[in-house]
Amino acid sequence: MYRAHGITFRLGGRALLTDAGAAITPGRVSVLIGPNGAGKSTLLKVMAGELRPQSGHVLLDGADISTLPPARLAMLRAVVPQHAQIAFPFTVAEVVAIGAGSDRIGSAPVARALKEVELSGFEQRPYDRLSGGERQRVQLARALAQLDRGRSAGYLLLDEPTASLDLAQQVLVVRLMRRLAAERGIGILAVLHDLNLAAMAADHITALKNGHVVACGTPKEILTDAAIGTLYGVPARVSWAPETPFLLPQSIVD
Ligand SMILES: Nc1ncnc2c1ncn2[C@@H]1O[C@H](COP(=O)(O)OP(=O)(O)OP(=O)(O)O)[C@@H](O)[C@H]1O
Repeated sequence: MYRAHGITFRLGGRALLTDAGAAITPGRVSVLIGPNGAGKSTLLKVMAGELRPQSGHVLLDGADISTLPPARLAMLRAVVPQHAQIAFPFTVAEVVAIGAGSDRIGSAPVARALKEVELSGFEQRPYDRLSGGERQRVQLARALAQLDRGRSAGYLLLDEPTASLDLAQQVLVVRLMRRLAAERGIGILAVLHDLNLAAMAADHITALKNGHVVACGTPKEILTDAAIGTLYGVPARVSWAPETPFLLPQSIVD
């Protein structure tokens, strides 16, 4: 279990998070939703241990993450940031090897991670010539190779993993998240803007607004007309399609 609670994070006299929190369970997908500027990325960075809150705690399998040595933390949780920049003309294998340990380009963890994200055979392709969807999956592979160094399944923290992907690639990434949770037992926390994708991906949703957690629960508990209206200020009518976890496309109405 990976939990943040009572998190207050201030920057320049402004509270970006107030008494906020989120939880990730092994084998389950948790999703953070909320309007732009709500504090989703900030909460994800606090959970990752990249930002230290002024109050509150982040506990990873019982240990306060502020007490974990960086190398140990890296084996327990891996982060895919919103804009993962690769400054050098690396191949796919070299990018994934950053996660596995830099001298392990041809290693089994690199091959395993690329297989997980269905990119076997892409090892020698230049990263900067991949499509957005392929890059996103390479970043996921890098994170998986990093977790492969630890003994437990570990946790993945993903900041908008479907941003600027087309519908097919969005669905592919969400299915991949679900499979990694179900088959590998990885606990996943993802920031998602698209509520259809959130409904499809999530076992559990935390809704943030103005740095506060305003709701948490299952997709059906959280993605209601009233809650979407309160969260985004947009009148909404939610219809659940009977055989899929998708909301119907006409869910947001004037
Ligand atoms: N380094 C920073 N300096 C000043 N303000 C910041 C900084 N980082 C974030 N903020 C502010 O904190 C608030 C929360 O930002 P955050 O990126 O966590 O929101 P978000 O919910 O992830 O937004 P989005 O959906 O637009 O990515 C925003 O108002 C943002 O402008």
